[in-house]
Amino acid sequence: MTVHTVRLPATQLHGGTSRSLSSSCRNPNAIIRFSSGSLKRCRFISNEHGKENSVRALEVKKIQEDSPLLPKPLSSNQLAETISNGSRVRVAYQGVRGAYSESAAEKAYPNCEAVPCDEFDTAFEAVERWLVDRAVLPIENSLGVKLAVRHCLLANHGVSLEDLKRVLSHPQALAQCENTLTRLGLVREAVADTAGAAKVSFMFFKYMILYFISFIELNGLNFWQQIAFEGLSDAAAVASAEAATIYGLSIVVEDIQDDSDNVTRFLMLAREPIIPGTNRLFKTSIVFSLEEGPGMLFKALAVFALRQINLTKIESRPLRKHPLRASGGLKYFDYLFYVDFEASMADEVAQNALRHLEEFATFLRVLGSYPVDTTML
Ligand SMILES: O=C(O)C(=O)C[C@]1(C(=O)O)C=C[C@@H](O)C=C1
Repeated sequence: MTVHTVRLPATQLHGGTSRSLSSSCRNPNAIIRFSSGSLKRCRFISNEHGKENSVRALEVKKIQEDSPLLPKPLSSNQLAETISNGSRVRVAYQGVRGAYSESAAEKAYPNCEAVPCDEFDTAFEAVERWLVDRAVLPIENSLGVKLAVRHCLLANHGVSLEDLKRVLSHPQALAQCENTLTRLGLVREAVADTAGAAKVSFMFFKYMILYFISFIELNGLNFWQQIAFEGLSDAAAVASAEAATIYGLSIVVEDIQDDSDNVTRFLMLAREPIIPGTNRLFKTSIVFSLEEGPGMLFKALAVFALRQINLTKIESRPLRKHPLRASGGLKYFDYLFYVDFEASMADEVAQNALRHLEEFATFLRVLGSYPVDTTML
């Protein structure tokens, strides 16, 4: 296995990664695979103070910038445990070990190697760049794998329900436990994923001093600053029982989801698109995000309305990369939007609409075009 040295900004380095000055790799745009197996994007070569840091990574895949083409479609694919050469399927998911997305990957591909990614689009790109074979994507959709989601309230050992004031989790998980958390009077704080919330609680106690030092040294990790200075003996995480085991937390309350049949659906995305034709009725699924601001969603949907393209679904989910933002004292979410429309990617009108959307979308992926089952119409 080739080991490369990659230079990262200080803000992308977390505890456990070795740092040293290096000039051996000057690739500013890559997805890197760490010895832990996780994937992270590398986009810069120096931090805001001009200092350079390096990490040793197992694999580096260059990201092509400024491609004039529309994002390549990924397709929601047949489930299969092995790929054509018989090796284990590698499935990327956004989050850290213990996230529900990891369980969904393992449910869909029982023998798979689940690969954690720090961001959503890293998981998408990992498929496109052959680092992995599939990616899982949580979505409310009639396609894909269903996972029963049973949330627990997790805290450090010795912390009781009465000590709790705050609760951390993925916004979707917080919403799914709305009634219970309101009854308990806990202040919600959104983080990137449920297991990430659990990991933070665990790490605070085990590595508080290490993170305090990292914060002083790196001077850019507001996240750790918050955790380290506020303390977590009054905070819990909403996450799975598996996350409690992985991060050594105790389960304060089990099954706190409001709906006892709480189910999340996941799409499994593969590289090979279904090649759409124009001779049948097709539907296309896309996911995108937008800059915040009045009228942005209206503008996005207008690219379809202007071309008489019918939308059959629109769903929004909080974007995990920056789940909470303070503005004028208000906190609000950025969103990922999922849209299904009635046209195929082979239709010029659909290509034009997406080219138009690409002009102002901050992220856009075509999930695939599917023949519409006309017997259902
Ligand atoms: O945060 C996680 O653990 C995830 O896998 C994400 C996610 C989601 O985005 O819906 C998956 C299942 C639950 O609904 C809550 C969170």
